[in-house]
Amino acid sequence: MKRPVVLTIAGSDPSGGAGIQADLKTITAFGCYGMSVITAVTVQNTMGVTGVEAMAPDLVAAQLDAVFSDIRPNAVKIGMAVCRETIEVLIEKLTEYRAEHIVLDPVMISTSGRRLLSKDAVDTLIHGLLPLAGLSTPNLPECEALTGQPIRSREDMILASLMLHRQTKQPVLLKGGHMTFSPQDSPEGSFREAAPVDCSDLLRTPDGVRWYRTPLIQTTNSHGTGCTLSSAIASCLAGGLSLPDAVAEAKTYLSGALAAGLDLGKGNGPLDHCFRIKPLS
Ligand SMILES: Nc1ncnc2c1ncn2[C@@H]1O[C@H](COP(=O)(O)OP(=O)(O)O)[C@@H](O)[C@H]1O
Ligand SMILES: Cc1ncc(COP(=O)(O)O)c(N)n1
Repeated sequence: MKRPVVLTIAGSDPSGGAGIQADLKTITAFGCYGMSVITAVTVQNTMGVTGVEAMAPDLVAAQLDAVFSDIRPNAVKIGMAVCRETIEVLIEKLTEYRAEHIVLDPVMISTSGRRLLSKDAVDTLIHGLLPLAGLSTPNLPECEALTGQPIRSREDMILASLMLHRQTKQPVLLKGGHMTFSPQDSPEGSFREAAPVDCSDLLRTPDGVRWYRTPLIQTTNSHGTGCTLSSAIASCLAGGLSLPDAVAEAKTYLSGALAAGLDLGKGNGPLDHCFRIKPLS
């Protein structure tokens, strides 16, 4: 029997809401076989990140060798890449093994404000790793950091995604979860200050742009949404879906996991990755 295989390359979150733990739960929820290469161990919970220790780049390389020399993944998700040296290892190994369907979530700063990628790594990320990925999934602040283009409207999202697409020559999914402007504006995207009523993400491919709109779910439990979305897309690509369909399926899953209303921890709690799995009675 065959099962799509997905590899996540990311940091560990001991509270299980983001990073490797969120990725493996998501990959499993999509019926894929999950594998993980750990880039860093973080100390965090729903209230924030208090520590980060990067794995030695050689250890990351050895984990990649172990995986690729044995079980070839059908898709790869990359999350927290930590530092320049680790990114260089990822570029070398993913090129050597001709990894397919790479989805890169360019994690830079946690929602709680802790830096998860060193400043001097951004150039190597832009020029070395992003061009290798078949899709990058920046949030608005990450796309601003990668392009230098401020994003204050839907029009800015269209422009910034074009800039990033030109830089990387690869598709971009610009996530609108941090939107403070209304996505209900005219198709041209004129700026209107109002509370957002939906979460609009923008997919840019060489064929043009496509908006993915889902209702905004009123919750403070959104820890790990970006990790979950990118792993869900990688799982759908591993299963053979086209990129636009993979994004649509992943958004549906994410909305379900947010809406399920899991309420854990004292801070920004995790999603319910298991909402489609039948619980024990
Ligand atoms: N409250 C919410 N309701 C519905 N979807 C959301 C909500 N918050 C985030 N999302 C979705 O979660 C995904 C991750 O978004 P975002 O928060 O922008 O990224 P990150 O987690 O990387 O900061 C996007 O698809 C976004 O539209
Ligand atoms: C290991 C790891 N990877 C990624 C994130 C980002 O997730 P969030 O934006 O929800 O803080 C995180 N907090 N920890």
